[in-house]
Amino acid sequence: MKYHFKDLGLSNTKEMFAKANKEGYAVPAFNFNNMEQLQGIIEACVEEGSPVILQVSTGARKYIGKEMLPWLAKAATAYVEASGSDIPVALHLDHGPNYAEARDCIEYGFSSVMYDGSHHPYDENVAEAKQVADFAHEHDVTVEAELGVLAGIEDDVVAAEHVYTQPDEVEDFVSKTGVDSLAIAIGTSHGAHKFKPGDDPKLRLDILAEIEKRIPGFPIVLHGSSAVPHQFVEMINQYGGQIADAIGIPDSELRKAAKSAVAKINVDTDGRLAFTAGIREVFAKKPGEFDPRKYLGPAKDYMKEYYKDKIRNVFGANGAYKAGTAR
Ligand SMILES: O=C(CO)COP(=O)(O)O
Ligand SMILES: O=C[C@H](O)COP(=O)(O)O
Ligand SMILES: [Zn+2]
Ligand SMILES: [Zn+2]
Repeated sequence: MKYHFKDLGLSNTKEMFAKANKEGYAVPAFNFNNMEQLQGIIEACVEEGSPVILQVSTGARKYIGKEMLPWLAKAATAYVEASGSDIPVALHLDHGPNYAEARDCIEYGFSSVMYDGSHHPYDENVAEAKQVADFAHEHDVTVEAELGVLAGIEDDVVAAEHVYTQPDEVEDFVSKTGVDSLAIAIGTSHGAHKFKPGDDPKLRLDILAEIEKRIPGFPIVLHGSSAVPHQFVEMINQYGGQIADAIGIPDSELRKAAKSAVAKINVDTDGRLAFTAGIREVFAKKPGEFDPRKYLGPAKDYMKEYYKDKIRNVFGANGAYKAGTAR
């Protein structure tokens, strides 16, 4: 063990999820790749008093660098402490591809890991998820696994159609693996193109209800839950970008899910859109600007304000802990 997550001021997701399910909100899990996105996320959650899961894909971990990442997480928890807030912060591996990557993350200070074996045959998914959970639990790290395949692009896996989670499998899966939370497929998908124009953008909340009946109170995770806000897509296109037919999950669908056993909702695309819109706006309006603070700062602020709104109006996680500020 190079770092243990507790030495970085981080928390695992156990108490976060128990409180979220008891009180009927969902914990936001926001992906990040750089310092400004991390600032946007942590400032939003501190100001709202919301717990937060800082989520890093394998690609993001490579981009940041595995040696630098634990200290970015430590920077975030130091910020929380200085702000007077007491929100718990988790550092979570998103879509971990195998045991080796999950283990390496745990040894480098992650407090939570996802093993995503959803595209493997059921028995292989069970076996590797259990291997990850056994190692993780020795170090008090929590584990998320997945059943069902999200449509769209999932890392290198491309599922053309939704393969919804089968409620009949979930009880067997969680008892055999010992994982702490379960990601399910009920119609969400990754990226900015979740539905085609003309589709009815609905989630299969009936499948969610069936799953809840089989594993009452067990923390459920929704991936691919960005709303793909029009205002940012329009800004991007107005200022020289080209994103066509971008459609996300309506807030109303997510709000229903957040009130149920869904304890964690993943958002990456919305933050990317807000951030990109902010940069493009500055570049278009002030073509002479070349100070990174002058375009990354506004980008961060768009992301932060959007996430604050989402925490209040969709996740319902505001006020779960003490709010603070340190800027
Ligand atoms: O599920 C996600 C990360 O694991 C992110 O989903 P979005 O692409 O909808 O933001
Ligand atoms: O689910 C995937 C996340 O949105 C991260 O995507 P990424 O692999 O491009 O970093
Ligand atoms: Zn998956
Ligand atoms: Zn995902």
